[in-house]
Amino acid sequence: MKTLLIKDCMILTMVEGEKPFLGDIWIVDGRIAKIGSSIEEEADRVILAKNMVAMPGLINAHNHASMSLLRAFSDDLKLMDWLDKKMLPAEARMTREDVYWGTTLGIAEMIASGTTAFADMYVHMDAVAQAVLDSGIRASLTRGMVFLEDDGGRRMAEALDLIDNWTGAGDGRITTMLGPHAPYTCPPKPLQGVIELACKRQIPLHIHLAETVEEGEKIRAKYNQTPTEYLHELGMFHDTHVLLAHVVHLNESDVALLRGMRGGVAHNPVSNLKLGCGIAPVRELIEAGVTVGMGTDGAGSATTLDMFAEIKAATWMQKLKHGDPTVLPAEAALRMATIESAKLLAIDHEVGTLEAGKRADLILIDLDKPHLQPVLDIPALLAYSATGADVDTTIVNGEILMHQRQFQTLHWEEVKREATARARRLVEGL
Ligand SMILES: CSC[C@H]1O[C@@H](n2cnc3c(O)ncnc32)[C@H](O)[C@@H]1O
Ligand SMILES: [Zn+2]
Repeated sequence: MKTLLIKDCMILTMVEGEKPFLGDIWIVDGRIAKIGSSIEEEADRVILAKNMVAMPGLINAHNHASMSLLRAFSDDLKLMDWLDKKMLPAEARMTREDVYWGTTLGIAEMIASGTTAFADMYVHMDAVAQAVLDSGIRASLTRGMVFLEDDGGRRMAEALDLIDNWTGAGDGRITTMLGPHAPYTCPPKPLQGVIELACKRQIPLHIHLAETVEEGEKIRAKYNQTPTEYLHELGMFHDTHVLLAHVVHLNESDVALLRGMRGGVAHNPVSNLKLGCGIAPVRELIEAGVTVGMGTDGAGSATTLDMFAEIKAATWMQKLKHGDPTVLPAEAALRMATIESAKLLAIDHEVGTLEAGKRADLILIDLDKPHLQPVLDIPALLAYSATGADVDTTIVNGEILMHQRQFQTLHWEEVKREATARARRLVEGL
């Protein structure tokens, strides 16, 4: 039996209706065994967490972690130019080892800023899975599939290999999905094949949707439909869990098509702002009963994987859009980054709130700083003042991945050296 006791912290469980309280958390074999005030239990290790808040780890519901190698390589471009002229040529040079070290760099940033799980869509996914395994983080992995050049048979085979070989690995830390990339890269025939397979085997789907005006124009010109209508007509929302990334451009009837869907939407506010895509209809989706979580997208576009930046951007953008500061209050934004994102990854029975019986995926945030005092309202401090740099400790499955801001499972100097050399080679001459 392996035990860890966290003592004397303010606990924000993120269970609806529960207020923060001063207490302790006892972790046994990776799960929260007890949570409450004055727990007197023996433990292999004790963390004294005075002046800290314990909250569920943040869950990044849409990422391409390996794109951390392409951070600050191509900024201030329109999405299609950014993708076609910069990202795809650099990605064409990426080896399996590049993806391993790029993903590890992304994971290092996530651990350092309080993210304990992420959903990833990329290539060389066995390298991504290995990086997840080695670092101790949790992830839902998807082989991204573009079907423009051929029938996509090789990509589909890789997607199924990922699912067959890695689902459940790392004591359940790795889960998998099928990832057709986007409506504009997936024609009806192969996309329908993926959807039918997903429904038959009950494999969740992960796809980009309605990110730009240009995407809407492309799909309108080809199929005389909105991107959402296109996916709906192919049966995507009938019988399986779907993680939709971005979902910026929806009309009222598109929102109605998503009502009752399994899964939901990963909102990516910083990427949407930076690429000038628009402001997603978060309030309308939530009012329609759609689950809305939060993600960063890759650092190639968002430039940072700090979920605290996403939390701020999400709430500010909705307040601005509706001209109303009461829209998306602090606690609702924190919920999007924790339990709502956990629902999108289909792991909310295990993580996303701090409750006895759940996996111990949690973070400690150090409040002993000028920008986090006085401590009057913890959710407001976390949503509006905190940054990823305020995270002191990151724990996944009861394992400490960062403590007092020191990585426990990664060798930072090695990660930095490998990532720098590989990034320079990837972008040379582009
Ligand atoms: C085939 S693997 C995933 C693929 O997606 C690309 N990508 C990264 N960010 C975005 C985005 O915001 N919209 C569309 N596609 C994106 C990434 O470069 C990979 O090629
Ligand atoms: Zn993306």
